[in-house]
Amino acid sequence: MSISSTEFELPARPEAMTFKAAETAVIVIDMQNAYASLGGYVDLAGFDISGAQSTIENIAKTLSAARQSGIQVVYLQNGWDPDYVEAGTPLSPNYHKSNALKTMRRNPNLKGQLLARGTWDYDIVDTLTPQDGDIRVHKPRYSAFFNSQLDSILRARGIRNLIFVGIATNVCVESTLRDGFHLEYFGVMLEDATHQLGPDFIQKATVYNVETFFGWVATVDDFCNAIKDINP
Ligand SMILES: C/C(=C/NC(N)=O)C(=O)O
Repeated sequence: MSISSTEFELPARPEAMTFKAAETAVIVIDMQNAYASLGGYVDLAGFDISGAQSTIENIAKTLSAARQSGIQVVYLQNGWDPDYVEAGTPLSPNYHKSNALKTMRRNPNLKGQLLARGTWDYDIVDTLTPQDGDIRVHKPRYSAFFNSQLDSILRARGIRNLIFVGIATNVCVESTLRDGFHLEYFGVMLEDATHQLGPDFIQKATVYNVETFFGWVATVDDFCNAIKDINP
C-alpha cells in the first residue's frame, strides 16, 4: 500500500515495514548464466537449476514494477578477471571452496570459461538485461559487501532499504543480506524471487534465518502492489 507518493507499506514477515521509495533499491544477486542457465557453471557442477526459470519470471516482474516506480535497480555480478587473479591462490579459502574453480580444475577444457568477466557464463541472463538507469556492480566473493563498490554506491545515494532477489538464496543472497544487516541496511528478501543451491529445505532455512534474525521476508506480488502508486 502506498502511504504517500513517496512512501510505501510492504506486507512482510515478521511484520509490515514502511519505506521511503527514494531510500530503497532492488538488489539483483548474480542473475548470470552461471547460475540460471543450462550449460552454466552450476549446471555443469551438478546443481539442480530447474527452479531458475520461475525465479527469472518473478524477478522480471519485480524489476518492471521497481523501474515504473522510480526505485533504483542494482545488479550484482559474481566472478573474476580473465586471469583469475581475483579468485585467489591456494592460500585463499575461495580457491578451495569455489565450485567454479574446482569444476575447472577437474575439467581443464573449461579453463577460463566459468565466471570470468567477458564470458557468456558471467553475463546476466538475456531475459533480465539491465536497462538504462540500472546500476551494475562486480563482486569477487559471495557477499556483495566485500571487495566491491556496493556499500559506497548505496550510501552515496542515501539508500538504506534493500529488496533482495536472485540466486542463490542460501549463498550470495543470504551472505549479502546478512552483511547488509551488520552495515545497518534494512534487508527484505522476496522469497519467490530467489532460488537456492541445494535441497528444498535450504530455501526454508534461509527464509527462517532472514525472518528471524537478519531482516524481513515478502512476496513479489506484495512488493509490486505496495509500490504501484509511487510517483517517480
Ligand atoms: C556456490 C556459489 C554461489 N553463488 C551465488 N551467487 O550464490 C558460487 O558462486 O560458487
